[in-house]
Amino acid sequence: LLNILHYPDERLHTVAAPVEVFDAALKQQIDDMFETMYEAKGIGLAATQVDYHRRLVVMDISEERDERRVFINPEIVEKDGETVYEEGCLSVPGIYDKVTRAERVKVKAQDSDGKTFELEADGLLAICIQHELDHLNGVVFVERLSQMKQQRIKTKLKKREKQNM
Ligand SMILES: O=C(O)C[C@@H](Cc1ccccc1)[C@H](O)SCc1ccccc1
Ligand SMILES: [Zn+2]
Repeated sequence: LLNILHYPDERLHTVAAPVEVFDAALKQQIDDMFETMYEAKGIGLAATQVDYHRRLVVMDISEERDERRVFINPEIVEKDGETVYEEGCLSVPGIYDKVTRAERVKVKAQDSDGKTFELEADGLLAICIQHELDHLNGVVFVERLSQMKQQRIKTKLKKREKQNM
Protein backbone atom coordinates (compact mmCIF):
# COMPACT_ATOMS: atom_id res chain seq x y z
CA LEU A 1 0.00 0.00 0.00
CA LEU A 2 1.19 3.52 -0.80
CA ASN A 3 1.00 6.38 1.72
CA ILE A 4 -1.61 9.02 0.78
CA LEU A 5 -0.44 12.61 1.43
CA HIS A 6 -2.83 14.67 3.59
CA TYR A 7 -3.68 18.34 3.01
CA PRO A 8 -2.12 20.84 3.63
CA ASP A 9 1.04 18.86 2.74
CA GLU A 10 3.02 21.14 0.39
CA ARG A 11 3.85 18.18 -1.90
CA LEU A 12 0.16 18.17 -2.96
CA HIS A 13 0.93 21.48 -4.71
CA THR A 14 3.51 19.88 -7.03
CA VAL A 15 2.75 20.03 -10.78
CA ALA A 16 3.30 16.49 -12.09
CA ALA A 17 5.68 15.83 -15.01
CA PRO A 18 4.59 13.91 -18.15
CA VAL A 19 5.02 10.13 -18.21
CA GLU A 20 7.60 9.31 -20.91
CA VAL A 21 8.52 5.66 -20.34
CA PHE A 22 5.82 2.95 -20.53
CA ASP A 23 7.66 0.08 -18.85
CA ALA A 24 7.08 -2.60 -16.20
CA ALA A 25 7.91 -0.11 -13.43
CA LEU A 26 5.02 2.10 -14.58
CA LYS A 27 2.67 -0.90 -14.58
CA GLN A 28 3.77 -1.73 -11.04
CA GLN A 29 3.07 1.87 -9.93
CA ILE A 30 -0.40 1.63 -11.53
CA ASP A 31 -1.14 -1.65 -9.70
CA ASP A 32 0.05 -0.18 -6.39
CA MET A 33 -2.18 2.88 -6.92
CA PHE A 34 -5.26 0.72 -7.64
CA GLU A 35 -4.62 -1.36 -4.49
CA THR A 36 -4.25 1.85 -2.46
CA MET A 37 -7.38 3.42 -4.01
CA TYR A 38 -9.57 0.34 -3.39
CA GLU A 39 -8.35 -0.01 0.19
CA ALA A 40 -9.06 3.68 0.84
CA LYS A 41 -12.55 3.28 -0.74
CA GLY A 42 -11.83 5.98 -3.29
CA ILE A 43 -13.16 6.06 -6.86
CA GLY A 44 -10.10 7.86 -8.16
CA LEU A 45 -6.48 8.43 -7.16
CA ALA A 46 -3.89 10.76 -8.74
CA ALA A 47 -0.16 9.95 -8.57
CA THR A 48 0.44 13.32 -6.84
CA GLN A 49 -1.52 12.05 -3.83
CA VAL A 50 0.97 9.20 -3.33
CA ASP A 51 3.97 11.52 -3.78
CA TYR A 52 4.70 10.20 -7.31
CA HIS A 53 4.86 13.35 -9.42
CA ARG A 54 4.01 12.05 -12.88
CA ARG A 55 0.82 12.65 -14.92
CA LEU A 56 -0.93 9.39 -14.01
CA VAL A 57 -4.45 8.81 -12.66
CA VAL A 58 -6.31 5.58 -11.78
CA MET A 59 -10.09 5.43 -11.46
CA ASP A 60 -12.93 2.96 -10.91
CA ILE A 61 -16.40 4.48 -10.49
CA SER A 62 -18.24 1.13 -10.90
CA GLU A 63 -20.45 -0.29 -8.14
CA GLU A 64 -18.78 -3.70 -8.51
CA ARG A 65 -15.32 -2.13 -8.16
CA ASP A 66 -14.21 -4.03 -11.26
CA GLU A 67 -13.89 -1.40 -14.01
CA ARG A 68 -10.31 -0.15 -13.88
CA ARG A 69 -9.52 3.03 -15.85
CA VAL A 70 -6.02 4.46 -16.33
CA PHE A 71 -5.38 7.97 -17.67
CA ILE A 72 -1.77 8.86 -18.51
CA ASN A 73 -0.83 12.41 -19.62
CA PRO A 74 -4.56 13.28 -19.63
CA GLU A 75 -5.78 16.53 -21.21
CA ILE A 76 -9.30 17.91 -21.30
CA VAL A 77 -9.80 18.84 -24.97
CA GLU A 78 -13.47 19.92 -24.72
CA LYS A 79 -15.85 20.77 -21.90
CA ASP A 80 -19.35 22.15 -21.61
CA GLY A 81 -22.21 22.64 -19.21
CA GLU A 82 -21.94 23.19 -15.49
CA THR A 83 -22.69 20.90 -12.55
CA VAL A 84 -22.34 21.06 -8.75
CA TYR A 85 -21.33 18.01 -6.71
CA GLU A 86 -20.54 17.45 -2.99
CA GLU A 87 -16.91 16.39 -3.32
CA GLY A 88 -14.59 14.61 -0.92
CA CYS A 89 -10.91 13.77 -1.28
CA LEU A 90 -8.70 10.99 0.04
CA SER A 91 -6.13 13.68 0.86
CA VAL A 92 -8.61 15.72 2.92
CA PRO A 93 -10.40 13.09 5.04
CA GLY A 94 -13.71 14.11 6.61
CA ILE A 95 -14.15 17.30 4.55
CA TYR A 96 -16.99 17.46 2.00
CA ASP A 97 -18.21 20.52 0.13
CA LYS A 98 -19.93 21.55 -3.09
CA VAL A 99 -17.70 22.19 -6.11
CA THR A 100 -18.86 23.52 -9.50
CA ARG A 101 -17.31 21.82 -12.52
CA ALA A 102 -18.04 21.24 -16.23
CA GLU A 103 -20.90 18.78 -16.77
CA ARG A 104 -19.32 17.03 -19.79
CA VAL A 105 -15.66 16.68 -20.72
CA LYS A 106 -13.81 15.17 -23.67
CA VAL A 107 -10.48 13.84 -22.37
CA LYS A 108 -7.47 12.74 -24.44
CA ALA A 109 -4.99 10.45 -22.66
CA GLN A 110 -2.69 7.43 -23.06
CA ASP A 111 -3.27 3.94 -21.65
CA SER A 112 -0.66 1.91 -19.76
CA ASP A 113 0.89 0.81 -23.09
CA GLY A 114 1.21 4.42 -24.25
CA LYS A 115 -1.66 4.16 -26.76
CA THR A 116 -3.57 7.43 -27.13
CA PHE A 117 -7.35 7.38 -26.69
CA GLU A 118 -10.17 9.91 -26.37
CA LEU A 119 -13.16 9.61 -24.03
CA GLU A 120 -16.33 11.68 -23.70
CA ALA A 121 -17.59 11.64 -20.12
CA ASP A 122 -20.45 13.08 -18.11
CA GLY A 123 -21.87 12.45 -14.64
CA LEU A 124 -19.59 11.24 -11.87
CA LEU A 125 -16.89 10.16 -14.35
CA ALA A 126 -16.59 13.72 -15.69
CA ILE A 127 -16.43 15.13 -12.15
CA CYS A 128 -13.81 12.58 -11.11
CA ILE A 129 -11.64 13.26 -14.18
CA GLN A 130 -11.64 17.00 -13.38
CA HIS A 131 -10.96 16.35 -9.68
CA GLU A 132 -7.99 14.08 -10.52
CA LEU A 133 -6.59 16.40 -13.19
CA ASP A 134 -6.61 19.16 -10.57
CA HIS A 135 -4.37 16.94 -8.41
CA LEU A 136 -1.86 16.56 -11.28
CA ASN A 137 -1.78 20.36 -11.51
CA GLY A 138 -1.19 20.73 -7.75
CA VAL A 139 -4.77 21.82 -6.96
CA VAL A 140 -6.78 20.28 -4.08
CA PHE A 141 -10.59 20.69 -4.26
CA VAL A 142 -10.72 22.74 -1.02
CA GLU A 143 -8.74 25.46 -2.87
CA ARG A 144 -11.78 25.95 -5.11
CA LEU A 145 -13.86 26.99 -2.08
CA SER A 146 -14.11 30.49 -0.59
CA GLN A 147 -11.19 31.91 1.41
CA MET A 148 -13.36 31.78 4.52
CA LYS A 149 -14.14 28.07 4.06
CA GLN A 150 -10.47 27.32 3.36
CA GLN A 151 -9.45 29.03 6.58
CA ARG A 152 -12.08 27.14 8.56
CA ILE A 153 -10.91 23.83 7.05
CA LYS A 154 -7.24 24.55 7.86
CA THR A 155 -8.14 25.42 11.46
CA LYS A 156 -10.21 22.25 11.78
CA LEU A 157 -7.40 20.06 10.37
CA LYS A 158 -4.80 21.71 12.67
CA LYS A 159 -7.02 21.02 15.71
CA ARG A 160 -7.41 17.38 14.62
CA GLU A 161 -3.59 17.07 14.16
CA LYS A 162 -3.01 18.37 17.72
CA GLN A 163 -5.48 15.81 19.10
CA ASN A 164 -3.73 12.98 17.23
CA MET A 165 -0.27 13.93 18.49
O1 LIG B 1 -9.08 12.02 -3.53
C1 LIG B 1 -9.37 11.63 -4.65
O2 LIG B 1 -8.92 12.10 -5.68
C2 LIG B 1 -10.45 10.54 -4.77
C3 LIG B 1 -11.74 11.28 -4.78
C4 LIG B 1 -12.27 11.25 -6.16
C5 LIG B 1 -13.54 12.06 -6.29
C6 LIG B 1 -13.79 13.20 -5.53
C7 LIG B 1 -14.98 13.91 -5.71
C8 LIG B 1 -15.90 13.48 -6.64
C9 LIG B 1 -15.63 12.36 -7.40
C10 LIG B 1 -14.46 11.65 -7.21
C11 LIG B 1 -12.69 10.71 -3.73
O3 LIG B 1 -12.09 10.58 -2.48
S1 LIG B 1 -13.29 9.13 -4.03
C12 LIG B 1 -14.49 9.06 -2.73
C13 LIG B 1 -15.82 9.25 -3.34
C14 LIG B 1 -16.58 8.12 -3.53
C15 LIG B 1 -17.80 8.24 -4.17
C16 LIG B 1 -18.24 9.47 -4.66
C17 LIG B 1 -17.46 10.60 -4.49
C18 LIG B 1 -16.23 10.50 -3.82
ZN1 LIG C 1 -8.74 14.18 -4.30
